[in-house]
Amino acid sequence: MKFSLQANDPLSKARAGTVTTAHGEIQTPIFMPVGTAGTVKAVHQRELKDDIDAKIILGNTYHLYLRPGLDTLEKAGGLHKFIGWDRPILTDSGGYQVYSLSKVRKIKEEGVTFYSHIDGSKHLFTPEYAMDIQRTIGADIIMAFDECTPYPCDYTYAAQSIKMTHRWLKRCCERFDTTEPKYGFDQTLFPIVQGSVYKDLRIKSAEFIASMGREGNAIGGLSVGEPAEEMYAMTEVVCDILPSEKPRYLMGVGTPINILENIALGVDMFDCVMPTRNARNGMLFTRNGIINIRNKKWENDFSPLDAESDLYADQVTSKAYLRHLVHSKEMLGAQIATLHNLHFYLWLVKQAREKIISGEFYEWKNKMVKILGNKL
Ligand SMILES: CNc1nc2c(CC[C@H]3O[C@@H](OC)[C@H](O)[C@@H]3O)c3nc(N)[nH]c(=O)c3cc2[nH]1
Repeated sequence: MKFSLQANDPLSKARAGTVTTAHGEIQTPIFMPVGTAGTVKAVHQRELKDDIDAKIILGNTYHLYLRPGLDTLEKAGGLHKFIGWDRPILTDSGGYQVYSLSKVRKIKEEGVTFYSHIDGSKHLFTPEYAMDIQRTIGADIIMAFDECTPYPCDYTYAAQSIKMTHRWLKRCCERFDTTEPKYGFDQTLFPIVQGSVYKDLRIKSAEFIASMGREGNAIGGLSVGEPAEEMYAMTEVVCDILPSEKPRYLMGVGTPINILENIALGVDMFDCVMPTRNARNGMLFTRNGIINIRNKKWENDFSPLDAESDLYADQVTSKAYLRHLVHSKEMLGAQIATLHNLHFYLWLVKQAREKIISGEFYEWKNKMVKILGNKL
């Protein structure tokens, strides 16, 4: 994987770059639709490519390992082939899901024992196994097996947690650097900075992660319930330490406002379930603010979702019709709302990139941040 920089914003730490992977180029800042179990829910791969030009999507080790399982994925020739997606894929290591999804789990030095949320079967994820699994899935960018420090937690717990994450990272690097890709194209391992909301621990973790000299770096342990100001403060501390010549990926972030504020702090890559998950509940993100399409006010509003949008669904779907679909829990409602939100997120980061290149990002960001939170 390679990363090149095209522009730095003069009034912030925002930058425009290009990540080059075996499955194609990604212009940054970028938003990565979450396709946890090998599908971006309610959206077809063709729409991702042709309608919203998504450059990279996410898969998740925990989910894919449990279903469809490693045997099927290997026999398919990896996740790209299995789902019919020939652009880049990033997989998270499963560390987060083991905490958020599985019922009972035990965390030991060796790894994490957990019980599947699907059939209760018992499993052990070690740093080594998380690498082997991601080799079998075959994503272009894979994540280290870490402990996403829960929030809130006391200083002692956070300090112990980063030590474990750092020891596990060494084991991930050792395993990754002594195994080969399974499907003939290169994969890249990103380490993950932790440290909860404690500045000194964030500095310590960021310095350790930077010292590993990997091709890209991730910021974890945020967007876990902490106030936005804490998220920004920790992101700023970490971005000032992570090398500028490597891409920075802030995991699980966030709202449109979170994304713009973190781009200004030097973050290049984002993923979040909000545009997909909230779409299914009728929450639409637009360039003028947020629409709750279930609200009665849209009942007889026959204007298009977004007349200025280049997305076909935005032009031909009225607010009234989408309200009807979402209210009736029609599948088409989820499809249109999800496609709209993902198109908006990708439009937003593309606009940010263009403003960074033209040197207008700072003004534009401050204007947008005032609008994007409006309840329409
Ligand atoms: C929502 N906030 C948030 N998500 C986070 C994720 C999961 C993202 C992954 O989880 C799934 O979305 C919930 C998708 O598959 C995505 O790739 C994290 N994963 C790891 N390994 N370490 C972290 O510190 C971490 C922090 C997060 N904060």
